[in-house]
Amino acid sequence: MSGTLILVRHGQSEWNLKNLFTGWRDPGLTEKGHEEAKSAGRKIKALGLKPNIAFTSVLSRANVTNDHILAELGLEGLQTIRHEALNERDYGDLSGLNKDDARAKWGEEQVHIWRRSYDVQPPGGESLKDTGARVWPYYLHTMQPHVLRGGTVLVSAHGNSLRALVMALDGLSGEEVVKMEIATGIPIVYSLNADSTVASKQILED
Ligand SMILES: O=C(O)[C@@H](CO)OP(=O)(O)O
Repeated sequence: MSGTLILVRHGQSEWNLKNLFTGWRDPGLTEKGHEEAKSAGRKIKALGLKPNIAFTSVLSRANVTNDHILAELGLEGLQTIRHEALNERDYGDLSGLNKDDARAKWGEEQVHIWRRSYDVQPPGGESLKDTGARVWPYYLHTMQPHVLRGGTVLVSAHGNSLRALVMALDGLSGEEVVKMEIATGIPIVYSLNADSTVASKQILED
């Protein structure tokens, strides 16, 4: 067994609450979102985990979530690397639109395909496959080496950038990933084997 990888989707954002496609847009967290992020930190602490390094996207909802988690752990000064490879999937022309309005315009099924399918791109945006093509190499080159050295790595990111990462870690197919959702502020804790395969996975639900 080597190290630990902790994945956390940011707490509820203003645009999650307003039901808007967000992607690379940069809304802040709601009150509930701040609480979810703090609660994620307390759950990580309760498990006795102590990250050695943190990674996050360049979007504020993930940055603030990382800050709350580190504060709960008493690790405010921990080295944090911010990179756009971890940003949310780019929703292209859908960004800023209301999800119900989009369903009324294009139909329930088409909107579900844009939101959850593996390789269908929304107009002007990225498919989950495109997102994985930036997230997975970034994971392999910058995060996984810390885990394989026995470290504990905290990653605060987004619904779809984390779906792409979990898809690869869990070996899910393009059909299986359609059903997979990642909840805001609920840590997912992986232990990796020395050969980089997954030894265990724990979802820290309430
Ligand atoms: O709007 C977004 O960027 C994402 C995450 O909030 O939404 P969806 O659930 O459609 O992937």
